[in-house]
Amino acid sequence: MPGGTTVVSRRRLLGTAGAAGAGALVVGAGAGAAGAAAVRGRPEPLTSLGSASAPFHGAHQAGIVQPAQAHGHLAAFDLAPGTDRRAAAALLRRWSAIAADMMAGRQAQDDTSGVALDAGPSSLTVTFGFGRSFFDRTGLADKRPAALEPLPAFTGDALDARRSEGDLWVQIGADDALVAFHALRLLQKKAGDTARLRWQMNGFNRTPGATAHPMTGRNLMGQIDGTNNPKPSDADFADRVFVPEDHKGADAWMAGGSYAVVRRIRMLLDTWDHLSLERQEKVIGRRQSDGAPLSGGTETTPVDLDKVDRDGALAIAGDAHIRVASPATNRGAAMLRRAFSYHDGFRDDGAPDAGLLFIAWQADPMKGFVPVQRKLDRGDGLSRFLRHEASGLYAVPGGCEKGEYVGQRLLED
Ligand SMILES: C=CC1=C(C)c2cc3[nH]c(cc4nc(cc5[nH]c(cc1n2)c(C)c5CCC(=O)O)C(CCC(=O)O)=C4C)c(C)c3C=C
Ligand SMILES: [Fe+2]
Repeated sequence: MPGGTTVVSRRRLLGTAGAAGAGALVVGAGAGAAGAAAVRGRPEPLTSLGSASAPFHGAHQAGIVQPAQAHGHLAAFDLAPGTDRRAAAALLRRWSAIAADMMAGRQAQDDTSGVALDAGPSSLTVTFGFGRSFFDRTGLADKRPAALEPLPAFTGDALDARRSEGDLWVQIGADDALVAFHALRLLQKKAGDTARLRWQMNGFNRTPGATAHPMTGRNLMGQIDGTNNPKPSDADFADRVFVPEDHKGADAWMAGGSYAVVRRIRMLLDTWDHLSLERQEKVIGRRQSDGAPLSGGTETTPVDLDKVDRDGALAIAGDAHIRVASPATNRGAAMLRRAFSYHDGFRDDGAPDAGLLFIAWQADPMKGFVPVQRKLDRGDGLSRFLRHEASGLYAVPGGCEKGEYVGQRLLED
């Protein structure tokens, strides 16, 4: 977690916070430094947001607590028929080495392509997970976590099986598009004959530095999204997001890990756009302009679900998204949402094929995504503007130390 904090503060300092003032500072300082460097005939050091990095090694994998980056790639791979545990272990070792190098801003071994040359690590994170089917394929069914039970069917689902699940899952995020693409390409190349790409999705967020001061990001409906996420500073953050370090049993290898629920949620933007701003805000329960709850205050003011207006109506409607999704109405069920928006062109009817690559992180999907989505499925005013088109549930093991690879405790113990 300390690594995550470093990235946030560095990124805010370098990329977002006080962009105008900081920019002036960099130009001023840079002009002098560049001049001096030019005189000495050596290149200027990297001082842009490209130099921000997240640690590959540690108790947890990177890509969970770090802020979601500007560019994201999600990919699932299926093991080739006959692939055994040793071959899977070799793959995870190769993949971990690439991730460790690139996240530190180094060129990966044997990489001569030059695609990511000149850029720094750009906050790259690479996160690996195992799907339910991985365990049967590799003879490890006895180590499969109970938490990987298939998600229940929801009435609003319109899932495409070919873009769902998969033996292995990779999440890539970076603030530079070339760095993110290159990580994906190297991992796909190094999968070799061991694993074949099953599906792949591309996403994005606002670029750090685009706003004058640090702000919660917006989604493609225009809402500030992510406000009421659990915060690393919350006393119960680790309990909600990570499997306890002292976790015992057949899936003890998941200690320090987390479960990722991935949903490709298409937004029916043309229908949504027909609503007045007032109606849109009622559907969510927050103001569009600044994300303040309709019960009053600013973005960060605690939501008052009991508040009634002068006419006796609930300030936050009975079917408002934030009411139905709130831990307060779900017996405390909570998850860390870390999403990317996506846009895959336009459909035959002219509507954008766009929405949210929703990723929810939790210590146990039965105490996070599942109960909340059950409730949303029944009574969320937002759900008629959404289509869940793909789904995956992955066991994301804890991080590894130097000399180890992600998943080693599962694959070698
Ligand atoms: C099953 C969980 C959830 C799904 C699926 C989901 C989809 C979804 N949400 C938005 C937009 C917003 N969601 C907001 C809050 C919010 N959403 C969930 C859960 C799911 N959302 C939770 C637990 C919460 C927090 C509730 C609370 O405690 O107040 C918000 C408000 C801002 C915020 O707190 O993040 C917005 C906006 C979209 C567009 C979407 C599917 C595409
Ligand atoms: Fe939501």
